[in-house]
Amino acid sequence: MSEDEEQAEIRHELASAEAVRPEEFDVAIRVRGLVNRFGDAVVHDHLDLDVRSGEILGVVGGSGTGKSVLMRSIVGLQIPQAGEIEVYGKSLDTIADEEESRDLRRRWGVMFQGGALFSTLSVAENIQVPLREYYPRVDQQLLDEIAAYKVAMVGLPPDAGPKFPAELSGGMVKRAGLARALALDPALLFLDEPTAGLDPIGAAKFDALIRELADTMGLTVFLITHDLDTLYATCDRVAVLAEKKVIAVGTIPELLATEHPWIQEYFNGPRGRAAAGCNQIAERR
Ligand SMILES: Nc1ncnc2c1ncn2[C@@H]1O[C@H](COP(=O)(O)OP(=O)(O)OP(=O)(O)O)[C@@H](O)[C@H]1O
Repeated sequence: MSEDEEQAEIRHELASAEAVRPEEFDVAIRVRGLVNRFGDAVVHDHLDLDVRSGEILGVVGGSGTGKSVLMRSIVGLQIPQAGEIEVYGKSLDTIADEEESRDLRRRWGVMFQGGALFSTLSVAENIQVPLREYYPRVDQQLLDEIAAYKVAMVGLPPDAGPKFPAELSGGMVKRAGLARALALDPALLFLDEPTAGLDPIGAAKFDALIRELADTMGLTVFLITHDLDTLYATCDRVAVLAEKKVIAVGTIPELLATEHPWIQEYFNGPRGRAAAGCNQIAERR
């Protein structure tokens, strides 16, 4: 095969990866009976959760309730003691074939807390890491094209590509982390506290970016946050972790109608009321 033919084949493979149709699945992520323990400390005790295709699901809960552990379990970075996790009908546990496992993993992108960029690589090189891993034969020109496209997609200026993380503002680091999570054109996006550490204006812009990308790309988003403004601005539904389980899932009005004390305190406490008030003002504009 000539080099041109090989690159054409790789381009075709990349294009096919974009052909994932989340709408074929009503439920993108299905978790049943999840148990996670560290020594004697039980984090999840038979936790159930469905993430619907195409929704932005906010995941909230007090500190240490196991939001990150849940995310890590879903993407295969944490091996649970018990339970089933299916993503688009497949379970990493039961996939025997390495190729099939790679195919499933390619369907999601993860933005860890703090962006988790490689400090010795430029923004463009960071974005290219997952591309190199999944498509080792892709030539540099195509890698550069894709990185430039992702940089633009998350609203970074073109000159951000060659910069190193230390040269970027906090908001730009978040956007670069998001660009890397989007490198493989995932159907599913995992975001762990994406607005933590941003000023309110930067956080609001980032919320708007997530909502816009999710709408235009038809993404399903699993979004861990403590930020009430983010919940109001971006999430279709919210899952509440407490008592080692998901104690409620629903829209914010549905959650407000439940009587659980933590949910009432969270949404009806001073910060919750302030976020709800700001949201109503924004909607009237
Ligand atoms: N690798 C690990 N080893 C031991 N304990 C762990 C490990 N990872 C997580 N834990 C514990 O599991 C619990 C849940 O942690 P997790 O990070 O999921 O909480 P969280 O809800 O995301 O918290 P926060 O909102 O503070 O980020 C915590 O008590 C944490 O200390």
